[in-house]
Amino acid sequence: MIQVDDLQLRIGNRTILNKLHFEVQRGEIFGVIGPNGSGKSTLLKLLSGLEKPTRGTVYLDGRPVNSYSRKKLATWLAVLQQSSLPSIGFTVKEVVEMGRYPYQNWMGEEAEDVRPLISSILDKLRLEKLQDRMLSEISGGEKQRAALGKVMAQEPRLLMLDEPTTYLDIGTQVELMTWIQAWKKESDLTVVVVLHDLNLAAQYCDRILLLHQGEVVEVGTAEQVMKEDLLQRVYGVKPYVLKHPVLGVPQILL
Ligand SMILES: Nc1ncnc2c1ncn2[C@@H]1O[C@H](COP(=O)(O)OP(=O)(O)OP(=O)(O)O)[C@@H](O)[C@H]1O
Repeated sequence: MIQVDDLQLRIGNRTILNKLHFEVQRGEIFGVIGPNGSGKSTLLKLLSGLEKPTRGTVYLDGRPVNSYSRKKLATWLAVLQQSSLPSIGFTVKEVVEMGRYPYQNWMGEEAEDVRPLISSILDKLRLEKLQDRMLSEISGGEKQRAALGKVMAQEPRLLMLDEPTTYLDIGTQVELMTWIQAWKKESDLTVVVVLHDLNLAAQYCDRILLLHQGEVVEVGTAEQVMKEDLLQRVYGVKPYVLKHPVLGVPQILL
């Protein structure tokens, strides 16, 4: 689904990302982890075509990302960024409906009746009771649910999320990642997700890429990436890596 070939981004005289080679397979949840400033958000911008690399190419479905028109890309690629919602003036339901923009004609009309789709999303994300509330009248966690509803309405084949669990309590973090996992299973969705929480990454990602100072340190399963010496070298703190008692994946204690 995604192929990254010798990617480099320089801004001024600084190299932000360098020598990146990796692939993301169709239908997998691919996590991106790394310390602050390691280049995770910038990588997501390059993968989604928002930024152009200085060298190298990102291929989506076999074609360079920059060869797609923005509108065409929006019918199958959705990006959920932090604070990507309008701050005022819209209800929760209106925000979810905005996900349909790429499919509408210049009059804002669509060939199909999407009302059943919108109500199934509101139902699935427990947003039904909140649907007529303004965004300014709901909590941060509820806003994040509305933002997820918007990208679900877009019905993408590829979803990119930038730290979707920041500011969420542990229950809501697990709920959000579980929805994404279920959605992936139902519709063969491919997901690239930047996460700060290594334990969540190990629990929900099929493979993980560890970035450090703009370069790939390791790409692989949680077992291959979450090793004490590797994490200590990258994060500068000694972690204790234990096995999750139920899932068997590595989990860290500091
Ligand atoms: N437009 C820009 N101009 C110059 N430098 C930039 C620009 N955008 C990002 N950077 C730098 O690139 C590096 C990577 O930034 P990026 O936001 O991708 O890191 P990150 O891993 O997502 O960080 P965090 O975990 O703190 O969100 C940082 O050193 C940042 O200062």
